[in-house]
Amino acid sequence: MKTSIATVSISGDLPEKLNAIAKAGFSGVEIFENDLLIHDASPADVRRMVSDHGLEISLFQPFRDFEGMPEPYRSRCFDRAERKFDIMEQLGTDLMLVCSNVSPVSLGGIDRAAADFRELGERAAKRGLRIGYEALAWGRHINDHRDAWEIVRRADHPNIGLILDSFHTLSRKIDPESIRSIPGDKIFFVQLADAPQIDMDLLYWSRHFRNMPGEGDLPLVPFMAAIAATGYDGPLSLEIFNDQFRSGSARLIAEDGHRSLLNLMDDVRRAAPDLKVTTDEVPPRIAVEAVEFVEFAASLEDADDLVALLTTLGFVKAGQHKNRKVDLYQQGEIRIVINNDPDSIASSSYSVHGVNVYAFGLRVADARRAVERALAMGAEVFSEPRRPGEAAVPAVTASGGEIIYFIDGSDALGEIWSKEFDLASTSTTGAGLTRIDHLAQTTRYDEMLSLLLFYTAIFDVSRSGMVDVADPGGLVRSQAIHAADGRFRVTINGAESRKTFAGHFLTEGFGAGVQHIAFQTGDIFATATALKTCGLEPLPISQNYYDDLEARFGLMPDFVDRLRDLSILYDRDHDGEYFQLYSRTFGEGFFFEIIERRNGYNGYGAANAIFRIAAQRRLSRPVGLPSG
Ligand SMILES: O=C(O)c1ccc(O)c(O)c1
Ligand SMILES: [Mg+2]
Repeated sequence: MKTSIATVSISGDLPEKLNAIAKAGFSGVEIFENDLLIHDASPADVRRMVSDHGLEISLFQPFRDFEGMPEPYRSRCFDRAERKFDIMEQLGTDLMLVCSNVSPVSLGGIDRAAADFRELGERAAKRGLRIGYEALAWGRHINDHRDAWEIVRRADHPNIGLILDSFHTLSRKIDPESIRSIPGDKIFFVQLADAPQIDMDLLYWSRHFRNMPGEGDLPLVPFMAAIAATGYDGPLSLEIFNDQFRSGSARLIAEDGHRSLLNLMDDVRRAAPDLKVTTDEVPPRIAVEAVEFVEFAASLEDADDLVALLTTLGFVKAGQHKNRKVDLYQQGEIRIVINNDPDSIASSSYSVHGVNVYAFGLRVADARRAVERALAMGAEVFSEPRRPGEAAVPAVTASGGEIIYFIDGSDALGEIWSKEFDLASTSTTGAGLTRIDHLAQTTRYDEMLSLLLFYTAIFDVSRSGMVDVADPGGLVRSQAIHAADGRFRVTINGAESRKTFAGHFLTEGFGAGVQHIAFQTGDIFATATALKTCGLEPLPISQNYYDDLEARFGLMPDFVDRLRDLSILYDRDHDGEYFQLYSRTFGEGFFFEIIERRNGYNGYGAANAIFRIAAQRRLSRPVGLPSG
């Protein structure tokens, strides 16, 4: 598979863009004319710079407002095209994109346009160049790839072909199956972009909100399957107009782009196994059976504070690592590992971020294949020097920076706890917490899509809708990924402003990370009562919340009294109910949550987040959180 990306998709100047594109593993690049014009070097210099990076120029674009022009515009268009051909010769690329005309003076008519393209094909052929025609979704006369194909067909010239762009086809809800009847060798180039489903003007949507395949809501897989069915074997090129990407990290966006193409083609291969898709076969997405453990990096003193909090949550020390300063705390199936080994990655993580969840472990059927999947999707292997008696636990680095370990039932990993830890024989029933419900990651808003793509490309999970949480200091966007059976859930919270509670955590903790961990209980009232005995001081929730709750859901007053007495929050969807209880915060805004899900409730209590945040702010104001 030849991969390519348009220079418009990436931030920076041309050298920065090319550098990021090459490092991310693309084979080609579409040169956007503006990126060439604003760069202070000749096209021949750009050609050298591109090839020095080991890249090819896959396309030069866009050439606008060409077909169907009346004279004198028509002649001028051909003169203009010849000038662009000069540039292409210097650039060393043979393919130019012509997008459908938007000019008010242009005339319609399939045959008129076909005749123009035939003449352009003749001129291009004299120079050994080719022209691809793309229907813009907002083209004046041509805005549908089926019409563009009819023009190309009637132009009937070997140097004239069609360019398909997923955005233009799918934004107009044109059935991608219509692509199947186009001969593959007449498709000269394929551009890919996804987009969130928003009802808005097509041009505005396209120029500002495109994103990487898999990051949005458009049906890219059937689109690509239809293209593959034609026998098209040319480059797959990302053309992403996105304000956020253009101001983001060139490296990150380029890496995400490359990952999105690998992920898309893997999906296409699975959706249409009969097609010849030229990508390597990789293991399927990883099905996570459980979060096996969560590991904190902490200093000795900080570890004491963390342990004190865990004790009020009913955890007991269940073991100690045989040759590291690493302790295991347990309750039900929940394992919390606290690492204060001075000579370890944990210790370097602590020195940057303070106490933080620097790693977590996932139980899977086959740890080695899990890592293979992650690597095939562009993740990086993680390994730390082992000490005698320690198993090599397969691991990768997540795009947020955490380490993700994979544990399976194999000989080496199946009994890792009993082999590497001196286990105590205490009961771990505690206050009735059973398992980890979800990990909540906080990240900068502009890196949310990157994290979401990481999880959805590697794990067998789906995305839930985006919800907005109104923090008094600004908006926090939240989106979750979850396995179909609910055994693996991660919420991703994107903070736009440093003034939010989440933003404060990011700033003070020097980067993205797990801000809270939610534990499940099967009986929230029994657990909340038991936690009182353990000494937990829950996050106090305002009286007004409970008054409103009663009215909002029509709850019985004595039921609301029980919630109020135990500081439990409540939510409901369809048949399901959700109960939440929060610890107070630790460090720069880390906290624990205890939840009970009843009757298949599948959310995270988004409606309650604002009350939780307000309560956290009230408590943390003395230590300097801006009061919004
Ligand atoms: O927004 C545009 O004008 C534009 C230009 C060239 C393209 O290939 C495209 O998809 C859109
Ligand atoms: Mg395009």
